Amino acid sequence: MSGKLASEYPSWKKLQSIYDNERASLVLKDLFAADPERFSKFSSEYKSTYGPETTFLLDYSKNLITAPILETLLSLAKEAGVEDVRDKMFAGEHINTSEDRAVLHVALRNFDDFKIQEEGASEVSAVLEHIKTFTEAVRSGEWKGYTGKTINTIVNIGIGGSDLGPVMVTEALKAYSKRDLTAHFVSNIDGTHIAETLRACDPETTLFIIASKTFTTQETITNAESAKSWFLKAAKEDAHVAKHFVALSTNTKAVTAFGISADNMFQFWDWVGGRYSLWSAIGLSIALVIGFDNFQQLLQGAHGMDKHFRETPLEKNLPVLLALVGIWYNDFYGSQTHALLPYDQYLHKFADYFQQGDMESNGKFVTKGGQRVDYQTGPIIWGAAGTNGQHSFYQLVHQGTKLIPCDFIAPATSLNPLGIHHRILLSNYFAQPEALAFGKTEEQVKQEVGPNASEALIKSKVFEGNRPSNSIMFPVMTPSTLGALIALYEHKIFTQGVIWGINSFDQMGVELGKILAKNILAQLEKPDDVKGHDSSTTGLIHYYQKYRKE
Ligand SMILES: O=P(O)(O)OC[C@H]1O[C@H](O)[C@H](O)[C@@H](O)[C@@H]1O
Repeated sequence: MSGKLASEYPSWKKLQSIYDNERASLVLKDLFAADPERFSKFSSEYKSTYGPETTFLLDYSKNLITAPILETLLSLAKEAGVEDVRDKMFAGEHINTSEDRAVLHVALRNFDDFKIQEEGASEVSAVLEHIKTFTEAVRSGEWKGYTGKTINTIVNIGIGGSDLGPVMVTEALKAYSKRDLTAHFVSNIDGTHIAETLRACDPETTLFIIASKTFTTQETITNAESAKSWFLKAAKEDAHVAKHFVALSTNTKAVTAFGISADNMFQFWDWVGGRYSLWSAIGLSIALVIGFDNFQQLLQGAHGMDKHFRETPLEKNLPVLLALVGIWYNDFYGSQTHALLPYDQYLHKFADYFQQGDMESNGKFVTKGGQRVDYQTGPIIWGAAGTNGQHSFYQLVHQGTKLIPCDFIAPATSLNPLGIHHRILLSNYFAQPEALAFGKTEEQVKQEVGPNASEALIKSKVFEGNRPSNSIMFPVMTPSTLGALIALYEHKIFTQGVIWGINSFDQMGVELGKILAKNILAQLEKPDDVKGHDSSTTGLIHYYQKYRKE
């Protein structure tokens, strides 16, 4: 890391001048016409060198880039020291400077490939063993509830990184799940979330997993207390809690104070960031749902991508390439957002997951050195699965005034072969990037609508095209493929953060609201207590006090 602003790098300046001078000639239609080899030049097949055979194709040819632009982007990565910071991350250096912590989620899926000195790193396999034993006991029915019945329901109570990863992965790998074990995820402090979930649960057969790195998160602790009261209403004795509550945390003291014994706690460490924690004990619900072997394959798939990220030269390094084309749009084209569009119903939570993964990592305006950036950092991440988005927001993606880079993601084979469904789905997966890139000209529209059509109608049917996208295709959804895909995006986010000079591993921006809420909570009882706010906040609280019934 150079301590510089990204805009100070020579390659940044060069990219700005390329953008200013050559933008008009960056037309996908022309770039493809001029070079029949464009696809083979700008696509790459990933093949894992570790764990179960894992492969996918990344086609980045439909981006507004040329070989010289890509070279300049690669120089930018070099000038920013991406390789150096990457190696520091793998070596366990404290690259999370504001919190003085290592960033070692890669160590959670490290199958003896590299050595890490950080405290706790040697315990990773012991915790995995604990997860294995426990999941096997629950899944086999050997672990019984307080009345001797088998557990058939799990409720993961957690929020942010202690929720989104498990939710996304258990959905993505549902085809591998134990169908007679129902999994619920409660995150929101809104009492409706836990209340509606508990309606579907039986205290005799439900296991609560309290997932919180800090074990101080207000939402999680409040939901966990409510779950415990609900459970004890039926079970009566505190001793029964041990059969129905386990904790996933770094904070043993708070876990035992809550009433969960240290034996029922699955440990992880402060060098695992919340939004990078599904690989840790936070993945317990995943292991329970898909089984330990599949969980291990998920980790192996991610480890394969870690190896690729560590060992592949930048110009062939897929997370780096994704990061660089992202920077091209984010910082030079002024794109505000990035859409993740999986054509796979199983991946319907993928964009939700990476909203935290990307936006909490790179939504920062100050560099590690404390300087205000003079460029854009992390994009707004959003998206939806399958063709649903086409019938909702794609209008704007195709004809709106904004440039929205998209990633289209799909499996070649469906895990639910059903008539011609998958072929239809994939025909859309292929068609959308094509339509975005190449559009439809006024001439083409005129031919279609005939000579009598109004000018306005013709104009409304024109697709300007030249809208960029990446396409990712994998043979079939497997645990290791998912692991590799998640790690691909994790390292993309890492690379962008290094180039922007920000700390991708803290989250100071979530604190202020928490502090204000605490202050307000203490003032909600009476109108006279409401002090120290602006007139808007005071007015809103007074309105609430007038109408509340509880
Ligand atoms: O796991 P916990 O300590 O309960 O934290 C849950 C979440 O809390 C905060 O919102 C952080 O910004 C997130 O990064 C974290 O994932």
